Amino acid sequence: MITAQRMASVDANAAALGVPRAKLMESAGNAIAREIRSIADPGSTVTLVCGRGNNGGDALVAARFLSDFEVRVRLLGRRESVSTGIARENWDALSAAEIDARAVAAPAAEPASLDLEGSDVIVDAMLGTGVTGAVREPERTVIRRINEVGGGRGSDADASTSGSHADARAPTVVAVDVPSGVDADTGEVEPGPDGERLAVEADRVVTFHDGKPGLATLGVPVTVADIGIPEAAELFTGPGDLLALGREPESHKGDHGEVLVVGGGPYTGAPTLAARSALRAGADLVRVACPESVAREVQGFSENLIVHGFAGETLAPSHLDGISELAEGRDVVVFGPGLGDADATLEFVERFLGAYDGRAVVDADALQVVPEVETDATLVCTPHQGELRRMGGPSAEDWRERADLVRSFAADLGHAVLVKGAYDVITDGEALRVNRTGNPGMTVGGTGDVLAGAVGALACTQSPLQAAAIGAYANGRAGDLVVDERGYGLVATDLIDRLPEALRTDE
Ligand SMILES: NC(=O)C1=CN([C@@H]2O[C@H](COP(=O)(O)OP(=O)(O)OC[C@H]3O[C@@H](n4cnc5c(N)ncnc54)[C@H](O)[C@@H]3O)[C@@H](O)[C@H]2O)[C@@H](O)CC1
Ligand SMILES: [K+]
Repeated sequence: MITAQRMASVDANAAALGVPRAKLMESAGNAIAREIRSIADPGSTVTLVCGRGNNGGDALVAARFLSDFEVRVRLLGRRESVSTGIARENWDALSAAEIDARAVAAPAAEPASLDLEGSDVIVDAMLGTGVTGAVREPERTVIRRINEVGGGRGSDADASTSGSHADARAPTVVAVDVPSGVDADTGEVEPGPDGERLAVEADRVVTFHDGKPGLATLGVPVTVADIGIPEAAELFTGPGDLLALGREPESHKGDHGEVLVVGGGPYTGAPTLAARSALRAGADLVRVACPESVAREVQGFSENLIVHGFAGETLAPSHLDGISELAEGRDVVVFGPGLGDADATLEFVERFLGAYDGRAVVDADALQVVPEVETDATLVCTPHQGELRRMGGPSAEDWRERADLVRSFAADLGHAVLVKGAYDVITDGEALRVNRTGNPGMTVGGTGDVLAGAVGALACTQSPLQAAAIGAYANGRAGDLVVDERGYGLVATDLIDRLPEALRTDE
């Protein structure tokens, strides 16, 4: 199963791997034609009702694969309103090939011009995963029309299978990707201004690449067609993953999350790197809880941080209440940078995690505590391979082998894990992602703290898996940007400065 948003990311990753959308559309159109051949004989009349986006585009391609059928293509709106280049190209190819393709400028005013009557098959290619909000005109009127002519799904069940006999009373309605008006993720239909819930009552659905959660509830046959998206587009992180970060234009301070970094002690730079990285990766407010001994130094690094010093040189159980209280009001805690592994500190970590029930990124010395602690917290562990072994985790040279072993380790552990390496392995125990960005220059100290801070900021708005995958991708991409520009010799702070650029989508 795949959500519409994840599909958009995978689609963009496929394009980045060299499989452009136009090729995916060609395969989708081919799959629609195959579906029609499976239910109707050549010579049957197929009317393809096309919207102005790529859902419509798929059917414009299908029309080219049905030359031995009576094909009628009806576009809702004028050619100029077709919203993507690849759909427009396919429209123009039909016109040039003199296939019966008509742009119906005002379909709501003249539904008869859609020539739905007499069809053996009606293809619903108006709205797919790009639908936003309740269906608007002219699609509302056309949906009513299709449901009338199509006899509605429930009314004449055998019509959906008898599409192949010329005497079929009602045409078979085949929906492209998802019936127009249905939300691909939930299967719900948003009510219009008049309260009416309008969606195409399809007899069958042809969807692409993977099932959509919202189709399972429709109770009609769903064909999942492979359209040539390489598995790598889902397994490897890519620019498409950044689409999940789409920032709502009207968002305001606090929407993108508040992070608390709990760290410092023997090391002072680590909590600062993590905190500054969280800011650069989009957190609105970042606080640092650290031993008094380093508080001034941490504050000195950046006036944008709110630093809380706790008595002494290292964090200890006596600080538990104060730091738990601080954590209460935050979205994510980044736990561990520079904490050190004094007994009192590890005792503090164990008791904090045991009582904490929010989201936390756990890094560095705090990691070794995780396998023993019972917690209701949602953790993202970010070990390198040595720290993974110390957690009792697997070790394998080949990244594919490591990926499988880490996935089951994470499933047993009950938390998401990001194992850093030339290929970072990211998993929540079920899904698996691999990040290939980054370079050998990044073995310099502090890059792990930058990664932990970035994952912390992202975990304010993303799932643990997505936060870890996007964090690994952006951290490595930042490192690649620095090396491209200045060669090796990068230091961790170089990464922080390049995070905003590494997180930007040019989509
Ligand atoms: N993502 C992928 O990997 C692939 C997607 N493909 C197709 O692309 C489709 C998504 O295409 P798009 O993103 O262009 O979006 P759609 O084609 O699903 O819909 C967008 C169009 O519908 C209009 N629209 C949106 N909401 C509306 C509403 N409430 N009422 C009336 N009109 C509305 C928009 O103005 C736009 O013209 C998928 O459903 C699938 O059919 C395929 O080409 C295969 C590959
Ligand atoms: K559709």
